[in-house]
Amino acid sequence: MKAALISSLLEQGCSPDFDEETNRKILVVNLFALVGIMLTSILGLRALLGQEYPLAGSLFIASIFFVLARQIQLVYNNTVGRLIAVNLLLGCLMGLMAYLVVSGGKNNTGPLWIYVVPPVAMFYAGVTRGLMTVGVFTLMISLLMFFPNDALLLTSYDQDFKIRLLLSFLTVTFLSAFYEYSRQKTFDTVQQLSEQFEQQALHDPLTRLPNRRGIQQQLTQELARLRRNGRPFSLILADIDHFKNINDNHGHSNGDEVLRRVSGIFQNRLRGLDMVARWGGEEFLIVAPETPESNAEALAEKIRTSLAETPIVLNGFPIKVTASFGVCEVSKDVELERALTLADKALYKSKQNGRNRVTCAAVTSE
Ligand SMILES: Nc1nc2c(ncn2[C@@H]2O[C@H](COP(=O)(O)OP(=O)(O)OP(=O)(O)O)[C@@H](O)[C@H]2O)c(=O)[nH]1
Repeated sequence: MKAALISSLLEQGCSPDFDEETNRKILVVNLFALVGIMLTSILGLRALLGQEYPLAGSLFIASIFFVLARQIQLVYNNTVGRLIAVNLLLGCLMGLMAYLVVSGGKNNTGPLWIYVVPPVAMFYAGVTRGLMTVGVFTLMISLLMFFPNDALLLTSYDQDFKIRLLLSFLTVTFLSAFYEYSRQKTFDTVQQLSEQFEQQALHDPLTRLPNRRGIQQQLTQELARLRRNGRPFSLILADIDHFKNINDNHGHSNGDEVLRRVSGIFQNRLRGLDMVARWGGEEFLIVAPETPESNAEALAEKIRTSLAETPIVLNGFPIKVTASFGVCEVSKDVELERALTLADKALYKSKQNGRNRVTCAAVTSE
C-alpha cells in the first residue's frame, strides 16, 4: 500500500507517450523534489525549535520552491514546463547551499551539503551545461568563502577547511561528470543498438525490403486510412516463376542475386506511396494505398511487363525472369485477412493459367 503510494507519487506526470529518458527525468524531479521537501521541512522545523529563525526561514522557503517546481512540472507537462521545473530546482538548491555556506547552518556543518549540487546538476543539465552550472556555483562559494576578512560570511571557517572543502567538491564534480558522461554514452549505445535490432527485425537482409513484420506497420496505417476515408487499397502478391529451376540451373547464390534484382525492378516501378515487402521465399507483397482493384491490376501489369522485358544478367549471361501476380482490394466489405487469401488464390490462378500473368480476385470469385 505504502509502496504503491510512493511509486504513484514518483511517477506522477510520466506517460507511455514520452521516451524513456524524459520519463526518467520526470521521475527524478519528483524524487528530488519530494526528498527536498521532506528534508528542508524537517530541518526547518528543527531550526525553528532551536530558535534559529533565519536558517528555519531559508529552509522553509527552499521547501516551498521544491513544491512549486514539482507543481510546475505536473501542470505544464511539456518541454518548457519541465525545463522551468528543473531550473527552479537547481537554482533553489544552489541558493540554499550558498546560504548554508554563508551562515554555516547548524554548528558550521552547512557547507557539507554542497556535494549534492554536482550529481544533480550533471543529471539534469548533461555534462557540458552541468559543468558550466557547477563552475558558476564553485565561483560563487569560493567568492563567499575566500573574500578577505570573511566579509561575505555570517560565520567563519578555518582556512584549511575551506581549501579542503573546495578540493573535495571539485573531485566530486569531476567524478559526477565522468559518471554522467559514461551513463549518457551507454544510453546512446543501447539506443543505437535497439534501433539497429528493430531495423533488422523488420527487414529482409537479402533484399533489404521490409519483411512480413515490417509491412504490418504499412498495412495497419492503410486500414486506419480506409476506416477514415472509406477509400479501398489493394494488395498485389507476386511470385517468381520457376524459381526452383533458377536455383538448380545457376546455383543458390545466383538465385539470391535474382531475388535482389527482382526486388529492385519492383521498387523502380512503384509510385511514391506504394510499398513492396518480401512476403516469403520468392514471393513479394505490394501494398498500393488508395487504389481500387482495377487500378492495382494495371500497376501489376506494368510491373509484370517490366520484369519480363528486363533480362537479368548472371555470370555474363542474360536470363529471362518472369513472375505471376494476384491482385485483391481491401475495402469495407473485404477484410485484410480475406483479401490476402483472395490475392493468394488469384496468384494461384495466374500460375495455373500459364504463369507470367496478372489475375484479379474479382475474376476468380466470378
Ligand atoms: N536462392 C534462394 N532461393 C530461395 C530463397 N527462398 C526460397 N528459395 C527457393 O525458391 C524455390 C521455390 O520453389 P517452388 O515453390 O517450387 O516454386 P517455383 O519453382 O518458383 O515454381 P512456381 O512458383 O510454381 O513457378 C525453392 O527451391 C526454394 O528453395 C532464397 O532466399 N534464396
